[in-house]
Amino acid sequence: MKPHQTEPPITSGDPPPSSPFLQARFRLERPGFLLDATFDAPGGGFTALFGPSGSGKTTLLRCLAGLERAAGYLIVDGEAWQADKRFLAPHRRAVGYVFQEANLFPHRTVAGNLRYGRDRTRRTPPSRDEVVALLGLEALLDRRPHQLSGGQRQRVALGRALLAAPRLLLLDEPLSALDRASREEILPYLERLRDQLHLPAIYVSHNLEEVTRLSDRLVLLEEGRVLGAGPLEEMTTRLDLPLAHDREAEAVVGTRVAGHDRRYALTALEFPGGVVHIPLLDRPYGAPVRVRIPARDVSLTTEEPRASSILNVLPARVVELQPDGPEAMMVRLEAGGLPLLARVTRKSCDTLDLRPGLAVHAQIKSAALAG
Ligand SMILES: Nc1ncnc2c1ncn2[C@@H]1O[C@H](COP(=O)(O)OP(=O)(O)OP(=O)(O)O)[C@@H](O)[C@H]1O
Repeated sequence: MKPHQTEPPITSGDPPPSSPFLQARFRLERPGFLLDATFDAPGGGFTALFGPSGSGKTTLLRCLAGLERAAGYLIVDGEAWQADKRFLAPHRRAVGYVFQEANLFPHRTVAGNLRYGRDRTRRTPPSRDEVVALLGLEALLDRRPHQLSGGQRQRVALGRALLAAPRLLLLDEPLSALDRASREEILPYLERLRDQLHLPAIYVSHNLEEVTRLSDRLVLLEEGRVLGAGPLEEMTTRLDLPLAHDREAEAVVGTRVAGHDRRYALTALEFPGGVVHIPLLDRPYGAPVRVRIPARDVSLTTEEPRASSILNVLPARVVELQPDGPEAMMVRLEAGGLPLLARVTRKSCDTLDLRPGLAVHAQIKSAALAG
Protein backbone atom coordinates (compact mmCIF):
# COMPACT_ATOMS: atom_id res chain seq x y z
CA MET A 1 0.00 0.00 0.00
CA LYS A 2 1.41 3.36 -1.00
CA PRO A 3 -1.08 6.03 -0.09
CA HIS A 4 -0.64 9.38 -1.71
CA GLN A 5 -1.16 12.39 0.48
CA THR A 6 -4.68 13.62 -0.17
CA GLU A 7 -4.61 17.24 -1.12
CA PRO A 8 -7.30 19.82 -1.64
CA PRO A 9 -7.60 21.16 -5.19
CA ILE A 10 -5.57 24.27 -5.94
CA THR A 11 -8.19 26.95 -6.05
CA SER A 12 -6.28 29.90 -4.71
CA GLY A 13 -2.87 30.85 -3.51
CA ASP A 14 -3.92 30.85 0.10
CA PRO A 15 -1.59 28.94 2.44
CA PRO A 16 -2.98 26.91 5.31
CA PRO A 17 -3.48 28.84 8.56
CA SER A 18 -0.68 27.14 10.55
CA SER A 19 2.72 28.65 10.03
CA PRO A 20 5.83 26.52 9.79
CA PHE A 21 8.91 28.38 8.50
CA LEU A 22 8.38 27.21 4.95
CA GLN A 23 5.08 26.20 3.39
CA ALA A 24 4.99 25.12 -0.22
CA ARG A 25 2.43 23.86 -2.65
CA PHE A 26 3.32 23.44 -6.31
CA ARG A 27 1.58 22.01 -9.31
CA LEU A 28 3.39 21.88 -12.62
CA GLU A 29 2.54 19.89 -15.72
CA ARG A 30 5.02 18.68 -18.26
CA PRO A 31 4.51 16.14 -21.02
CA GLY A 32 4.51 12.79 -19.20
CA PHE A 33 5.12 14.32 -15.76
CA LEU A 34 2.96 16.03 -13.19
CA LEU A 35 4.43 17.65 -10.10
CA ASP A 36 1.74 18.03 -7.46
CA ALA A 37 3.45 18.47 -4.12
CA THR A 38 2.68 20.06 -0.79
CA PHE A 39 5.18 20.15 2.04
CA ASP A 40 6.54 22.32 4.80
CA ALA A 41 9.86 22.67 6.56
CA PRO A 42 11.04 24.10 9.89
CA GLY A 43 13.33 27.09 10.30
CA GLY A 44 16.46 25.03 10.97
CA GLY A 45 18.09 21.75 10.10
CA PHE A 46 18.20 19.85 6.84
CA THR A 47 15.07 18.70 5.07
CA ALA A 48 15.86 16.13 2.38
CA LEU A 49 13.86 15.72 -0.80
CA PHE A 50 14.32 12.03 -1.43
CA GLY A 51 13.05 9.81 -4.20
CA PRO A 52 14.02 7.88 -7.31
CA SER A 53 15.37 9.48 -10.46
CA GLY A 54 12.66 11.47 -12.24
CA SER A 55 10.46 11.82 -9.14
CA GLY A 56 10.70 15.62 -9.33
CA LYS A 57 13.28 16.53 -6.67
CA THR A 58 15.20 19.04 -8.78
CA THR A 59 11.98 20.45 -10.23
CA LEU A 60 10.68 21.06 -6.71
CA LEU A 61 13.92 22.77 -5.70
CA ARG A 62 13.75 24.96 -8.81
CA CYS A 63 10.18 25.92 -7.89
CA LEU A 64 11.44 27.04 -4.48
CA ALA A 65 14.14 29.15 -6.12
CA GLY A 66 11.64 30.68 -8.55
CA LEU A 67 13.39 29.08 -11.54
CA GLU A 68 10.19 27.22 -12.46
CA ARG A 69 6.82 28.90 -12.50
CA ALA A 70 4.40 26.40 -11.02
CA ALA A 71 0.87 27.06 -9.78
CA GLY A 72 0.55 27.21 -5.99
CA TYR A 73 2.17 29.14 -3.22
CA LEU A 74 5.40 29.47 -1.29
CA ILE A 75 5.61 31.19 2.06
CA VAL A 76 9.01 31.59 3.70
CA ASP A 77 9.24 32.99 7.20
CA GLY A 78 5.85 34.64 6.84
CA GLU A 79 6.70 36.27 3.52
CA ALA A 80 4.90 35.22 0.34
CA TRP A 81 7.50 34.44 -2.30
CA GLN A 82 4.67 33.12 -4.42
CA ALA A 83 0.94 33.46 -3.83
CA ASP A 84 -1.94 34.28 -6.19
CA LYS A 85 -0.48 36.71 -8.74
CA ARG A 86 2.61 37.44 -6.69
CA PHE A 87 5.78 35.78 -7.95
CA LEU A 88 9.10 36.95 -6.58
CA ALA A 89 11.84 36.79 -9.24
CA PRO A 90 14.69 34.36 -8.43
CA HIS A 91 17.20 37.12 -7.68
CA ARG A 92 14.81 38.61 -5.11
CA ARG A 93 14.52 35.35 -3.15
CA ALA A 94 16.98 35.06 -0.29
CA VAL A 95 18.23 31.62 -1.26
CA GLY A 96 21.70 30.18 -1.53
CA TYR A 97 21.64 27.59 -4.33
CA VAL A 98 24.41 25.01 -4.57
CA PHE A 99 24.38 22.73 -7.61
CA GLN A 100 25.95 19.37 -8.42
CA GLU A 101 28.84 21.22 -10.06
CA ALA A 102 30.33 24.15 -8.20
CA ASN A 103 29.94 26.76 -11.02
CA LEU A 104 32.70 28.97 -9.64
CA PHE A 105 34.08 31.89 -11.66
CA PRO A 106 37.20 30.35 -13.21
CA HIS A 107 39.14 33.62 -13.47
CA ARG A 108 38.57 34.59 -9.83
CA THR A 109 40.45 33.30 -6.83
CA VAL A 110 38.63 31.56 -3.99
CA ALA A 111 38.65 34.89 -2.12
CA GLY A 112 37.20 36.60 -5.21
CA ASN A 113 34.48 33.98 -5.54
CA LEU A 114 33.56 34.41 -1.88
CA ARG A 115 33.51 38.20 -2.32
CA TYR A 116 30.99 37.80 -5.13
CA GLY A 117 28.58 36.18 -2.67
CA ARG A 118 28.91 39.07 -0.21
CA ASP A 119 28.74 41.80 -2.85
CA ARG A 120 25.50 40.49 -4.26
CA THR A 121 23.43 40.81 -1.10
CA ARG A 122 21.73 43.70 0.64
CA ARG A 123 21.19 41.63 3.78
CA THR A 124 23.86 41.48 6.48
CA PRO A 125 26.17 38.61 5.58
CA PRO A 126 27.86 36.43 8.18
CA SER A 127 31.49 37.25 8.86
CA ARG A 128 33.74 36.07 6.06
CA ASP A 129 36.30 34.73 8.52
CA GLU A 130 33.65 32.70 10.25
CA VAL A 131 32.50 31.12 6.99
CA VAL A 132 36.10 30.52 5.88
CA ALA A 133 36.85 28.79 9.19
CA LEU A 134 33.61 26.78 9.16
CA LEU A 135 34.41 25.37 5.73
CA GLY A 136 38.17 25.06 6.23
CA LEU A 137 39.03 27.41 3.34
CA GLU A 138 41.91 29.32 4.98
CA ALA A 139 44.67 27.73 2.93
CA LEU A 140 42.80 27.95 -0.35
CA LEU A 141 41.94 31.65 -0.57
CA ASP A 142 44.53 32.56 -3.22
CA ARG A 143 43.89 29.59 -5.47
CA ARG A 144 41.78 29.55 -8.59
CA PRO A 145 39.07 26.93 -9.16
CA HIS A 146 41.23 24.80 -11.50
CA GLN A 147 43.71 24.41 -8.63
CA LEU A 148 41.07 22.86 -6.36
CA SER A 149 39.72 19.33 -5.95
CA GLY A 150 36.04 18.70 -6.62
CA GLY A 151 35.32 18.61 -2.88
CA GLN A 152 37.20 21.86 -2.28
CA ARG A 153 35.29 23.53 -5.12
CA GLN A 154 32.00 22.50 -3.51
CA ARG A 155 33.15 23.91 -0.16
CA VAL A 156 33.88 27.23 -1.88
CA ALA A 157 30.46 27.12 -3.58
CA LEU A 158 28.87 26.57 -0.16
CA GLY A 159 30.89 29.47 1.28
CA ARG A 160 29.85 31.75 -1.57
CA ALA A 161 26.21 30.78 -1.03
CA LEU A 162 26.42 31.41 2.74
CA LEU A 163 28.03 34.82 2.30
CA ALA A 164 25.03 35.99 0.29
CA ALA A 165 23.16 35.82 3.65
CA PRO A 166 20.40 33.46 2.49
CA ARG A 167 17.37 32.67 4.61
CA LEU A 168 17.16 29.31 2.95
CA LEU A 169 19.85 27.08 1.52
CA LEU A 170 18.97 24.92 -1.49
CA LEU A 171 21.37 22.06 -2.13
CA ASP A 172 20.89 20.03 -5.31
CA GLU A 173 22.87 16.80 -4.91
CA PRO A 174 26.00 18.77 -3.99
CA LEU A 175 27.99 15.57 -3.49
CA SER A 176 26.82 13.50 -6.42
CA ALA A 177 29.57 14.60 -8.81
CA LEU A 178 32.27 13.72 -6.25
CA ASP A 179 34.09 10.43 -5.73
CA ARG A 180 33.65 8.59 -2.44
CA ALA A 181 36.78 10.04 -0.83
CA SER A 182 35.79 13.63 -1.66
CA ARG A 183 32.26 12.98 -0.40
CA GLU A 184 33.64 11.72 2.90
CA GLU A 185 35.82 14.81 3.10
CA ILE A 186 32.98 17.27 2.62
CA LEU A 187 30.31 15.56 4.77
CA PRO A 188 31.74 16.75 8.12
CA TYR A 189 31.65 20.35 6.81
CA LEU A 190 27.99 19.96 5.91
CA GLU A 191 27.33 18.53 9.38
CA ARG A 192 29.05 21.51 10.99
CA LEU A 193 27.09 23.87 8.82
CA ARG A 194 23.85 22.13 9.85
CA ASP A 195 24.73 22.12 13.55
CA GLN A 196 26.28 25.57 13.88
CA LEU A 197 24.47 27.93 11.51
CA HIS A 198 20.80 27.23 12.25
CA LEU A 199 20.09 27.93 8.61
CA PRO A 200 17.31 25.83 7.12
CA ALA A 201 18.41 23.81 4.11
CA ILE A 202 16.44 21.83 1.55
CA TYR A 203 18.68 19.08 0.32
CA VAL A 204 18.10 16.93 -2.78
CA SER A 205 19.62 13.47 -2.78
CA HIS A 206 18.94 9.96 -3.89
CA ASN A 207 21.66 8.56 -1.66
CA LEU A 208 19.98 7.26 1.49
CA GLU A 209 23.22 6.93 3.42
CA GLU A 210 23.93 10.62 2.89
CA VAL A 211 20.38 11.53 3.79
CA THR A 212 20.37 9.56 7.05
CA ARG A 213 23.61 11.23 8.01
CA LEU A 214 22.63 14.80 7.17
CA SER A 215 18.88 15.24 7.32
CA ASP A 216 16.51 15.85 10.18
CA ARG A 217 13.42 15.58 8.04
CA LEU A 218 12.50 13.76 4.89
CA VAL A 219 10.06 14.55 2.10
CA LEU A 220 9.58 11.33 0.13
CA LEU A 221 8.73 11.88 -3.51
CA GLU A 222 7.43 9.49 -6.13
CA GLU A 223 6.30 10.46 -9.61
CA GLY A 224 5.92 14.11 -8.67
CA ARG A 225 3.88 13.47 -5.53
CA VAL A 226 4.68 13.51 -1.83
CA LEU A 227 4.32 10.01 -0.39
CA GLY A 228 5.03 11.23 3.11
CA ALA A 229 6.95 13.90 4.99
CA GLY A 230 8.22 14.10 8.55
CA PRO A 231 11.12 13.44 10.91
CA LEU A 232 13.78 11.08 9.58
CA GLU A 233 13.22 8.50 12.37
CA GLU A 234 9.57 8.22 11.44
CA MET A 235 9.96 8.22 7.66
CA THR A 236 12.53 5.42 7.64
CA THR A 237 10.34 3.16 9.78
CA ARG A 238 6.77 3.80 8.61
CA LEU A 239 5.46 0.54 7.20
CA ASP A 240 3.18 2.31 4.72
CA LEU A 241 6.22 3.90 3.02
CA PRO A 242 8.79 2.23 0.78
CA LEU A 243 11.94 2.83 2.87
CA ALA A 244 10.87 0.37 5.57
CA HIS A 245 10.59 -2.36 2.92
CA ASP A 246 13.93 -1.78 1.27
CA ARG A 247 16.49 -4.58 1.55
CA GLU A 248 18.61 -2.15 3.56
CA ALA A 249 15.72 -0.94 5.76
CA GLU A 250 16.96 0.51 9.01
CA ALA A 251 15.96 2.72 11.89
CA VAL A 252 17.96 5.87 12.59
CA VAL A 253 18.19 6.73 16.26
CA GLY A 254 19.56 9.90 17.82
CA THR A 255 21.67 9.02 20.89
CA ARG A 256 24.26 10.54 23.20
CA VAL A 257 27.59 9.17 24.35
CA ALA A 258 27.03 7.71 27.83
CA GLY A 259 30.49 6.29 28.41
CA HIS A 260 33.45 4.40 27.00
CA ASP A 261 34.66 0.94 27.92
CA ARG A 262 38.27 1.02 26.78
CA ARG A 263 39.00 -2.49 28.00
CA TYR A 264 36.51 -3.94 25.53
CA ALA A 265 36.84 -1.08 23.02
CA LEU A 266 33.15 -0.17 23.22
CA THR A 267 31.20 3.06 23.48
CA ALA A 268 27.82 3.12 25.22
CA LEU A 269 25.19 5.32 23.60
CA GLU A 270 21.98 6.15 25.37
CA PHE A 271 18.60 7.15 24.05
CA PRO A 272 15.16 7.10 25.69
CA GLY A 273 14.77 3.42 24.71
CA GLY A 274 17.91 2.25 26.54
CA VAL A 275 21.61 1.86 25.83
CA VAL A 276 23.33 0.48 22.73
CA HIS A 277 27.00 -0.32 22.37
CA ILE A 278 29.07 0.28 19.27
CA PRO A 279 32.82 -0.07 18.65
CA LEU A 280 34.82 2.55 20.55
CA LEU A 281 34.13 6.01 19.27
CA ASP A 282 36.35 9.02 19.77
CA ARG A 283 33.63 11.42 20.94
CA PRO A 284 33.27 13.09 24.33
CA TYR A 285 30.71 12.19 26.96
CA GLY A 286 27.31 13.65 26.05
CA ALA A 287 28.13 14.16 22.34
CA PRO A 288 25.16 13.53 20.04
CA VAL A 289 25.59 10.49 17.78
CA ARG A 290 23.20 9.12 15.18
CA VAL A 291 23.16 5.37 14.84
CA ARG A 292 21.67 3.14 12.20
CA ILE A 293 20.03 -0.09 13.30
CA PRO A 294 19.39 -2.38 10.31
CA ALA A 295 16.08 -4.27 10.44
CA ARG A 296 17.76 -7.52 9.43
CA ASP A 297 20.08 -7.28 12.46
CA VAL A 298 17.29 -7.08 15.01
CA SER A 299 15.80 -10.28 16.41
CA LEU A 300 12.97 -10.57 18.89
CA THR A 301 12.30 -12.66 21.98
CA THR A 302 9.29 -12.57 24.27
CA GLU A 303 11.37 -13.39 27.34
CA GLU A 304 14.40 -11.47 28.48
CA PRO A 305 17.46 -13.34 27.20
CA ARG A 306 19.58 -14.31 30.23
CA ALA A 307 22.68 -15.49 28.44
CA SER A 308 23.38 -14.20 24.98
CA SER A 309 26.41 -13.09 23.02
CA ILE A 310 24.36 -10.13 21.82
CA LEU A 311 25.25 -7.04 23.82
CA ASN A 312 22.36 -4.87 22.90
CA VAL A 313 19.01 -5.96 24.22
CA LEU A 314 16.24 -3.36 24.47
CA PRO A 315 12.76 -3.72 25.93
CA ALA A 316 10.28 -2.79 23.21
CA ARG A 317 6.66 -3.08 22.17
CA VAL A 318 5.29 -4.33 18.85
CA VAL A 319 3.43 -1.53 17.08
CA GLU A 320 2.62 -2.97 13.66
CA LEU A 321 3.50 -5.86 11.36
CA GLN A 322 3.46 -6.16 7.60
CA PRO A 323 4.47 -8.87 5.14
CA ASP A 324 7.91 -8.31 3.67
CA GLY A 325 8.49 -10.88 0.94
CA PRO A 326 7.25 -14.47 0.96
CA GLU A 327 9.11 -15.62 4.08
CA ALA A 328 9.41 -12.55 6.27
CA MET A 329 7.49 -9.90 8.17
CA MET A 330 8.62 -6.37 8.90
CA VAL A 331 7.86 -5.46 12.49
CA ARG A 332 7.70 -1.88 13.66
CA LEU A 333 8.64 -1.58 17.31
CA GLU A 334 8.66 1.20 19.80
CA ALA A 335 11.45 1.47 22.36
CA GLY A 336 11.23 4.41 24.75
CA GLY A 337 8.98 6.25 22.31
CA LEU A 338 11.34 5.78 19.38
CA PRO A 339 10.66 3.54 16.39
CA LEU A 340 12.78 0.50 15.51
CA LEU A 341 12.40 -2.11 12.78
CA ALA A 342 12.91 -5.87 12.95
CA ARG A 343 12.77 -8.21 9.95
CA VAL A 344 11.75 -11.66 11.18
CA THR A 345 10.61 -14.84 9.46
CA ARG A 346 6.89 -15.51 9.27
CA LYS A 347 7.56 -18.75 11.10
CA SER A 348 9.12 -16.90 14.07
CA CYS A 349 6.26 -14.45 13.97
CA ASP A 350 3.78 -17.28 14.43
CA THR A 351 5.91 -19.09 17.02
CA LEU A 352 6.24 -15.95 19.14
CA ASP A 353 2.64 -14.94 18.38
CA LEU A 354 3.81 -11.43 17.57
CA ARG A 355 0.98 -8.91 17.53
CA PRO A 356 0.52 -5.17 18.13
CA GLY A 357 0.94 -4.26 21.79
CA LEU A 358 3.06 -7.30 22.70
CA ALA A 359 6.05 -6.60 24.95
CA VAL A 360 9.26 -8.03 23.49
CA HIS A 361 13.01 -7.76 23.79
CA ALA A 362 14.83 -6.52 20.71
CA GLN A 363 18.26 -8.07 20.34
CA ILE A 364 20.40 -5.84 18.19
CA LYS A 365 23.24 -7.63 16.46
CA SER A 366 24.79 -4.53 15.00
CA ALA A 367 24.35 -0.83 15.39
CA ALA A 368 26.50 1.40 13.26
CA LEU A 369 27.43 5.01 13.33
CA ALA A 370 25.42 6.92 10.73
CA GLY A 371 28.40 8.20 8.74
N1 LIG B 1 13.49 21.15 -18.63
C1 LIG B 1 12.65 20.11 -18.66
N2 LIG B 1 11.74 20.00 -19.63
C2 LIG B 1 10.88 18.98 -19.69
N3 LIG B 1 10.86 17.98 -18.79
C3 LIG B 1 11.76 18.02 -17.81
C4 LIG B 1 12.70 19.08 -17.68
N4 LIG B 1 13.47 18.84 -16.59
C5 LIG B 1 13.03 17.68 -16.06
N5 LIG B 1 12.00 17.19 -16.78
C6 LIG B 1 11.22 15.98 -16.48
O1 LIG B 1 10.54 16.22 -15.25
C7 LIG B 1 10.53 15.04 -14.44
C8 LIG B 1 11.19 15.32 -13.07
O2 LIG B 1 12.55 15.61 -13.27
P1 LIG B 1 13.53 16.02 -12.08
O3 LIG B 1 14.84 16.40 -12.70
O4 LIG B 1 12.86 17.04 -11.25
O5 LIG B 1 13.63 14.67 -11.27
P2 LIG B 1 14.69 14.26 -10.13
O6 LIG B 1 13.92 13.54 -9.10
O7 LIG B 1 15.46 15.46 -9.71
O8 LIG B 1 15.62 13.25 -10.93
P3 LIG B 1 17.20 12.93 -10.77
O9 LIG B 1 17.38 12.24 -9.44
O10 LIG B 1 17.46 12.00 -11.91
O11 LIG B 1 17.93 14.23 -10.88
C9 LIG B 1 11.24 13.97 -15.25
O12 LIG B 1 10.26 13.22 -15.90
C10 LIG B 1 12.08 14.76 -16.23
O13 LIG B 1 12.27 14.01 -17.41
